[in-house]
Amino acid sequence: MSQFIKTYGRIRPSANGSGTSPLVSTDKAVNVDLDNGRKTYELHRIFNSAATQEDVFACVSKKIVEDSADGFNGTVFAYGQTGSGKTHTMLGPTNSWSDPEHKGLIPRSIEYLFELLDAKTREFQKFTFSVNVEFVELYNEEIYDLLNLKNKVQLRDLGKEIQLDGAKSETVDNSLDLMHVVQRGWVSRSTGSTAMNNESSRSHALLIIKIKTQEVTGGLVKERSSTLNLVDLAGSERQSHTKATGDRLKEATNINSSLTVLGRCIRILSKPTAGSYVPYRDSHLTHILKNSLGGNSKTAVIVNMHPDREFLAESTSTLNFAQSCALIKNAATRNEVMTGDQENSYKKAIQELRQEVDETRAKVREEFGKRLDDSEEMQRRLTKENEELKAAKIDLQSQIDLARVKYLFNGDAEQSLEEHKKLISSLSDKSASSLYTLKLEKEASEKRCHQLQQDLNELRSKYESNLSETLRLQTPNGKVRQSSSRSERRQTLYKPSPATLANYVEESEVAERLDEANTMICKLESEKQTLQSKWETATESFVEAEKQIKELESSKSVLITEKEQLSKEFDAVRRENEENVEKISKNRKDLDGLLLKIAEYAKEIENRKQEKLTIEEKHGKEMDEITNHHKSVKEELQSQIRNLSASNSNFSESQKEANEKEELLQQRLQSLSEEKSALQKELANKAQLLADAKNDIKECSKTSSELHSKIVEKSEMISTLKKKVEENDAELKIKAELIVSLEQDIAKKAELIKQQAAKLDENVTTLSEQNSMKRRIEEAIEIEENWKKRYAALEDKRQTEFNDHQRDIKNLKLQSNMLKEQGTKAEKQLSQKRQEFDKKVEEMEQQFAQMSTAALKKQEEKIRRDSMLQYESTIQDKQDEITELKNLNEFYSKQHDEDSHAIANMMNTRQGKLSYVEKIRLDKMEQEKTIIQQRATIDRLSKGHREANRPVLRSRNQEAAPQ
Ligand SMILES: Nc1ncnc2c1ncn2[C@@H]1O[C@H](COP(=O)(O)OP(=O)(O)OP(=O)(O)O)[C@@H](O)[C@H]1O
Repeated sequence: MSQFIKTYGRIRPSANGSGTSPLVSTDKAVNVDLDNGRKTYELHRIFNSAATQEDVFACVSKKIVEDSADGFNGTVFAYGQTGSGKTHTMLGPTNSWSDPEHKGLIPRSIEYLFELLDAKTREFQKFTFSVNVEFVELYNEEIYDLLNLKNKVQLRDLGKEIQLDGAKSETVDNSLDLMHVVQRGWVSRSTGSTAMNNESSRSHALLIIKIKTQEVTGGLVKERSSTLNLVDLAGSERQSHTKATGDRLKEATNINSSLTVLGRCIRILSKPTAGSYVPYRDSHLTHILKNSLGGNSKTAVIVNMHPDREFLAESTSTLNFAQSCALIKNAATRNEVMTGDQENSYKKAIQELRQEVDETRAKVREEFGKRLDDSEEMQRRLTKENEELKAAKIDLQSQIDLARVKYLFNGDAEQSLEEHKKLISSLSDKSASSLYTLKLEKEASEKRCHQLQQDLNELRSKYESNLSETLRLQTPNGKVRQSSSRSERRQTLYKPSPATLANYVEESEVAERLDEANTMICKLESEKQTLQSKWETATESFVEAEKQIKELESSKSVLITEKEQLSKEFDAVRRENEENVEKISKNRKDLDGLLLKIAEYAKEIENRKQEKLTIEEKHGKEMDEITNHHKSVKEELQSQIRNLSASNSNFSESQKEANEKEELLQQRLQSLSEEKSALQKELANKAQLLADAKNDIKECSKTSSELHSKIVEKSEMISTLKKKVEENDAELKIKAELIVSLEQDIAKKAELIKQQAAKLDENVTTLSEQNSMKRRIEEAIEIEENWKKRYAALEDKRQTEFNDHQRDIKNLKLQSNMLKEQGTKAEKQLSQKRQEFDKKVEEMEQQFAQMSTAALKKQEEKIRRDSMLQYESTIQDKQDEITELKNLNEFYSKQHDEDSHAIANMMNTRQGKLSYVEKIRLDKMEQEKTIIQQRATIDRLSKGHREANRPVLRSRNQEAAPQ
């Protein structure tokens, strides 16, 4: 992790206490009043003169120490002009290193470091640490081992770490030891007076603390190592300010040269550029602090300043240095090495921790049980005591009562009472005396304690005074250095005067005693601390357990209340549900009743309607009957009147009869009118009845209308419901239809898909067929191509063969011509020879004419016959040959025709082609055979011809030889 170097400023109290300071500081900035205006320097924190040592430590060093205990390298160095308070800051004022208030950053860091390491040892079961310390000074560009001045120290750069070869490394296991080492080393440090500071540090002092820790968790071993550098630099002032001369001037030059290199390195580091070289090796100081400046370290720089105007230039330069430092980035990483099987070790660690937790729990439980038992026991005891006391009280009371009675009734009562009083007073005296002794004992122990504390304080002060005395004695002639050379100074430093030896012995004894006391105290303190911590952890776990129990109980009670609430709610819901069920069933019943009523009403209405209809029908019928009757009566009367009028003519005659009839008629009319009135009455009654019925009907219709409206309502409801149902049905229908249509669609699509699939299949098959066709075609084309090629090749072959044949034929023709020529030649020759022969014969005849003519004639005859025969056979042979050649020629021309024919048919069948090829092959073979035969014949012929000519010549020669 990279981080900038932390820079802090500290302004010491004014040396002369006069005038206003040109440095005005806030928490994080110093405002400097320069001649040419004001300049503000911002740092991480500014400590003014009022800042305490603890403030400085807490802010500057605490975190670095914590990190160094955790495996990070750390460096704190103080920079500033002489007398500005570097040593005051780093170590504290002289003889105040153990002063809780005034001790500086180094003692505080050391104490805190061991506090942390001890705490870790307590915290972790398997945590060990080792601390080694080296203390060197850089003086005049030489490295001196402050722990053993005889050692020759060489600087070795190991890359990651700078080693001081030859420097004594002391192992320490507590802060006191380490402080002793520091004290021892500090005594050796070169101090000299300057004009400005009586104890001016003329060298750079480097306290190098090397920390190694090992933590075993399960099977995992975590090893960390770190270096904590605490550096008190020499004064950075200009030489003119120091008024130095001689050795002091040389010192100052060397101090300045190393600080100049430091400044140069810091300037380069603060403005890093690609490939920029940092001259660490130019001085030992920067070489040793290589890691602290831009390397693997957490570094803090504290710059000390004078507030006075006379040091303004130095203060400004110091602040410039601080600002450059603030720009340097360090990359600090934890120096840690882990070994062991990590997974298993983690598991083991978890298991161990669990076990630890279980054990602690068990312990806490046991403790708790014990305490509970104790408290119960105590309670029992106290109750028992209480009861006993009560009994004693009762007893005493009874005794007193008895005494009173005795006093009243007996003369010795007074004596007895006196005895009792004595007894009581003796008892109270006893208890008072025991209380008094306890008090005395307590006071004595307190006094003893006080005394011990006083003794301890005395011892401590004595030790400190002795130590300071020793330091004073070890530095010859106090702090003023007399010897001019450094080696002389060192020699004098380690040669105590005989006068001080006694003091040494005493001091060593006191120191031993003090050491013993300290170790004892430490031991006791550590024991106390461990016990305290154990007690605290146990109490904490107990409290934790109690807390957990309380939490569990509270959560349990919460859960119980929740459960109760839930059960209540559940009951309420159940009740509500039951009520709802009841309501629903009631509503259902009501609805059923209403439906029944509606049905009844509907039935009634139907009945009423029916009744109304029947009544109306009945009335209609009756009315019809009445009107019919009235009509018929009227008609009868009218017919009677007509009859009467018709018989009016006969009226006189039958006056009487008429009168009688009239009387009868009147009677009848009367009866009829009576009947009519009765009928009218009845009609009125019927009308009344009808009206009543109508009223009834009206009422009925009213109720019916009400019912009707209700029915209408219900029916409306039903209709709306029906509508809804219908709508739903319709919707369902639509949906069903939709589904059906969709299904149909799907089916169609499936069909389509099937068809398409089929088509596709077909296509695929056609495609495959086409493909196969194509393949076949391609194959066919390929075959055709091949055939064509082969045909072409064959054609070529044939052509070449044909050409060959032609050539052969030509050759044969030529041969035959030649043979012909030869034949003609031979004929010519023959004729010539014949002529020659004839000539010779003539000559011979002439010759033999001279010889015996008979013998010669015979011989001649014989020769002639033989030659003739030979000649004829040769002629025959030649003629045969010629015919044979002719035949061959014919055959070849025929063959040529056949060939052309075959070529024309060549593409028809493969067989044909093959057969043709075969045929050609065979023909070729035949031809070859024939050619061979012909050649043989020609050879034979030419041989024969040669043979035929040879005996004639030989015989002629033989015949000529005897001559
Ligand atoms: N903050 C402070 N409060 C009180 N006194 C201080 C403070 N700072 C420095 N002093 C005093 O000033 C004097 C010089 O201080 P110190 O020796 O620490 O200076 P220095 O920077 O270490 O000088 P040198 O470089 O010469 O060693 C000492 O007496 C010291 O007690």
